[in-house]
Formats: sequence, C-alpha cells, structure tokens
Amino acid sequence: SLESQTGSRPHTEKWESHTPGTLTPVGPPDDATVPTRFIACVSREQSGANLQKTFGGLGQLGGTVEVFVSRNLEAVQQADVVLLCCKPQLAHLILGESGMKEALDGKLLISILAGVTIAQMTSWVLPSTKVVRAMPNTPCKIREGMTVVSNTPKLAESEIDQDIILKIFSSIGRCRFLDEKHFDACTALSGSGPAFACIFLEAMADGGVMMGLPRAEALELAAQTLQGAARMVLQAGAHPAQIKDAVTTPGGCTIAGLLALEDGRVRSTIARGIQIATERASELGQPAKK
Ligand SMILES: NC(=O)C1=CN([C@@H]2O[C@H](COP(=O)(O)OP(=O)(O)OC[C@H]3O[C@@H](n4cnc5c(N)ncnc54)[C@H](OP(=O)(O)O)[C@@H]3O)[C@@H](O)[C@H]2O)C=CC1
Ligand SMILES: O=C(O)[C@@H]1CCC=N1
Repeated sequence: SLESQTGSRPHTEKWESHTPGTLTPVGPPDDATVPTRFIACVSREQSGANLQKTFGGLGQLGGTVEVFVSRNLEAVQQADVVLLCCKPQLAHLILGESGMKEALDGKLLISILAGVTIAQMTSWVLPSTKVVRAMPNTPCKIREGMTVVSNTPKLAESEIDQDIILKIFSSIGRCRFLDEKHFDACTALSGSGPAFACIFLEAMADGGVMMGLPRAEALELAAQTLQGAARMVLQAGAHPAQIKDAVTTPGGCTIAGLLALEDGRVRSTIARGIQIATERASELGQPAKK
C-alpha cells in the first residue's frame, strides 16, 4: 500500500527521538512537521472497507484518515510524504505507474520494503525524489515498535526531513537512524524479531503448562517476564549477562535450566536464525537468480 501524508512544512523545533509509546508528537501545537492529513491506499475494495472500519473518524496523530482504493497516483499527487508499504516485488510496478514519477517530484518517499535498496528505488523515480528506507515492526500497532531509518547523506543534510521521519516513527515506538548497509540485519532482528521472540515466549509457556500451569497464566507469566527482562536492558541499562547472573543462585534451579538450554545450543540456534533471516532479506525484491 501507499500511505500518503500531507501538510508537512519546515519548522525549527527539535523532535524528541527514541521516545517509546509517545501518544502525541512533542512540539508546539502548530508544528508544521507533524502530518495533519493521512491517506491510506489499498488495491482491493474489501481492504478499503476494512481500513474504513479500523480508522473510523479520527487519525492517530489527530488528523483524519482517508482511504483510497486503486487511486495511488491521486493520493501521491496530494501528498508531501509518501510511505511505501507494499510487497517488495510490487514496488517497481506501483512506482512505475504512468505519472507517478512526476507526482513524487521533490517529495519524501519512505519505503518499509524488505530487501529493496535505495539504489533500486532511486532508479525508478526522478533524482529530486528523496528516497529513504525504514524498517518498522508489528509492535508499532501498540506504539511499542522499533523502527530503523536509513541515514543517507541526502537525509543528513535535511533537518526538516529527519524531523518529519522522527515524528512519524517516534510516535509509534523507538526510532533510530543507521546506515543502509545494516538494513538486512535490522529486517531480521527487529523486523522479523517479534516472530522469533514469540517462539521463545510460546515455548516458555509450554514448559509451564507441561509442569501443570494453566495455559492463560503460563502465557501471562512468560510474556511479562520477557517484557520485564527487556525493560531492565532498555530502561535500567543492565547487561543481559548481569541479569542472568543475578538470577542464578549457585547450585540452584536457574543454572540447572540454563545448562539444559545450552545443551540444546539455544544461543547459536537463535543467532543463526537471525543470520539466515538476514540472508533471505537480502534476496527480497531482487530479480530471481536463474
Ligand atoms: N509484516 C511485517 O512485520 C513487516 C513488513 N515489512 C514490509 O512491509 C511490506 C508489506 O508487508 P505485509 O504488511 O506483510 O504485506 P500485506 O500483504 O499484509 O500488505 C500489503 C498491502 O499492500 C496493499 N497493496 C497491494 N498492492 C497494492 C497496489 N497496487 N496499490 C496499493 N496498495 C496495494 C495491500 O492492499 P490490498 O489488500 O488491497 O491488496 C495491503 O494493504 C513488505 O514489503 C514487507 O517487507 C516491513 C517491516 C515489518
Ligand atoms: O517476513 C518478511 O519478509 C517481513 C519483513 C520483516 C518482517 N516481515
């Protein structure tokens, strides 16, 4: 889909970055880099109807969300900032629509597509279009997301564009800038990460169920424990090894459990999962090898 954001203009206030869970953007009420109008684009009528139901009246940043079905060009023409969120293999087609290049002239195009590079997208649009990559993840839905944004030299020159990007993604979780060369790894680690984390979470809950805990309580204990440990790292700055050591009583049950996990090569299995996912991410949106 294409999600277009309109109404962004220059301003001088600094946006507060890395602010997880912020409900409203930090800045003056008339802050011109806060998007005020949203257009969500889809291709199927059914998806359009679903989005209408989801968004109802008011948009998340206080503006309204309009839903356009099969009207990408019209939406982009009306937008200042365009978020590209289709499947990687569709990008070329969508950006190649007649008139799209001109509609994107001078605009900020933010792509969340896995594997599709800035060089590829730049070759599909006019040189004046500012192409940026972002890799968000599904916890953005509850404003606990992690989004990595590519820090291209062009973007580094424009504080306004950086502010716009930070406003969009900091409002739905953490946001940080990293070189594009790291994108496939970020796609695997934080983009796919919720799936990996949930495998671990589910397995912990299964262990509890095996030992007689009711399913719902086992799931709650596992989820809150993972959240608590993660917050100790993010909020209290603890090192994971410190947290592990603090729990591990000599001769106790934690070390017994840890050794069983290590026997199952848990660390290398998880790390290799990220490695393989990174390698696969680099193939997405690329021409198929013969
Ligand atoms: N899933 C994730 O956790 C993450 C995904 N990504 C990236 O996000 C992208 C989308 O993934 P995902 O959300 O899983 O895919 P989905 O298939 O769920 O969503 C794709 C969206 O694109 C719309 N779409 C398809 N064709 C067109 C078109 N021609 N014009 C306008 N809209 C169109 C679809 O609408 P319709 O139903 O009407 O066709 C649908 O809303 C991928 O590039 C992926 O790499 C990035 C980070 C995390
Ligand atoms: O699985 C995928 O390809 C997408 C990219 C990151 C998360 N989901």
